[in-house]
Amino acid sequence: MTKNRIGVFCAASERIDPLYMEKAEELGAWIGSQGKWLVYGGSNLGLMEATAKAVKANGGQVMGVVPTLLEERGRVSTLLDVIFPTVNLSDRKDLMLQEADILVALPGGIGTLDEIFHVLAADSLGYHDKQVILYNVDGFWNGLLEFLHGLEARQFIHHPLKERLKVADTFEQLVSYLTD
Ligand SMILES: Nc1ncnc2c1ncn2[C@@H]1O[C@H](COP(=O)(O)O)[C@@H](O)[C@H]1O
Repeated sequence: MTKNRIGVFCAASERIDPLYMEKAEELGAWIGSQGKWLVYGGSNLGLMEATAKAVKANGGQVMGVVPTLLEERGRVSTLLDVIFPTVNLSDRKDLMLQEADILVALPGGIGTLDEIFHVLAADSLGYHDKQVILYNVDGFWNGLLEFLHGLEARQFIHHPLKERLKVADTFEQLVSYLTD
């Protein structure tokens, strides 16, 4: 399967460790250099803007999936090649999933967690078969992974987690998931 449209979930916060910005930029630069599309939240904040800037600077294109509320608040990036307006957060998640070939979660907060679980829950019911990759920068997702593996061990998860939820501990590993 071709993976030309890379969906990225990531933090809106600007107050995070610069390491996360660097890793977002590295991913964005790779997406751009491969001539791929970034499909993301389309905001001018945090890791979202850092990723989009690097994509554009390296020859890629960006599609922002933006709820009208965020548009009204002036939170839309000026970098977007395509803007996909949505009514609310729910249809935004559906559209991001629909438009992306594969999904990557960079470090993030509640919004990012919501997006990850949307993809996993829809997959567990058979709505799609797209992978989500946790980019485990500096062990960022270890706590979540421990919790999920505990759920799996106690039979709360229906399908083997490792089939759909991939974990990339390094940039090289992430790129291999995006290219394999
Ligand atoms: N202000 C926002 N603008 C655009 N997209 C947003 C915004 N806040 C959340 N999102 C979506 O959720 C994640 C980021 O949320 P965090 O709580 O910071 O993790 C991002 O992937 C957006 O799609």
